[in-house]
Amino acid sequence: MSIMNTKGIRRKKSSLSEVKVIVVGAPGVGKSALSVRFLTRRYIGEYDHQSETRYKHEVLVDNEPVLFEILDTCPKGAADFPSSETLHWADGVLLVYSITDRQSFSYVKKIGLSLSNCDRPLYLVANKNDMVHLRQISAEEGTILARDCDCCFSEVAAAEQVGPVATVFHDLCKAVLAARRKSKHSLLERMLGTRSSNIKLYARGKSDSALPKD
Ligand SMILES: Nc1nc2c(ncn2[C@@H]2O[C@H](COP(=O)(O)OP(=O)(O)OP(=O)(O)O)[C@@H](O)[C@H]2O)c(=O)[nH]1
Repeated sequence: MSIMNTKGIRRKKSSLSEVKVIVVGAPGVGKSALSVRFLTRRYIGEYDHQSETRYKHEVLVDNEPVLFEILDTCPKGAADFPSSETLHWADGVLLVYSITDRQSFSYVKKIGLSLSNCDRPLYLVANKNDMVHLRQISAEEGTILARDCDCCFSEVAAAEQVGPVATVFHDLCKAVLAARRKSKHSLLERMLGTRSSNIKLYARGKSDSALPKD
């Protein structure tokens, strides 16, 4: 499915930021429910897809148009993790577990900790927050894992919420754009640093040559 929502958004093509997000989690945690909730505001209970799905969607984030590319992964089992190539494709990683499924928490823990030192923003989401009577993972455990992975954390229910689900995607997008600005800035600083040392060298040479020759 590819959804393009350009209605009402006026922009120059060059001003459009593209943000690639991968949605990762054990089978059945609600990755598709969250993605489709964000893309369409609707909740569809059952998704019958046997392979990963890509979506494209244009939205305003802080009044800036952003083209989201979302990769909804589809693991075959609890030991089927996305390849590092697939993870590297993304600018930001949404790690999803279900509060009713301890195994799904271990799944994202493994991926989250392995990615915590990379420069790619992560966001940890605990889904199925409407099923508190079946809760296996406390909110505190989620908070601790998010701290260990150096990322944001939210508990949501794709089945019941629209705004909080959109906020998760928007916040991850903002983190990606901030990381991009930071890396551009440090690149510029490195370039300017090199250039300013060149300027110093040039100035010395110039004043040397201005000295009267013997
Ligand atoms: N109660 C409840 N059920 C949910 C919620 N989100 C998803 N589900 C249900 O959980 C089941 C799995 O949802 P999916 O969105 O297909 O999960 P998935 O992670 O994409 O699954 P795979 O593609 O098989 O990996 C479906 O029956 C959904 O209706 C939620 O917030 N609350």
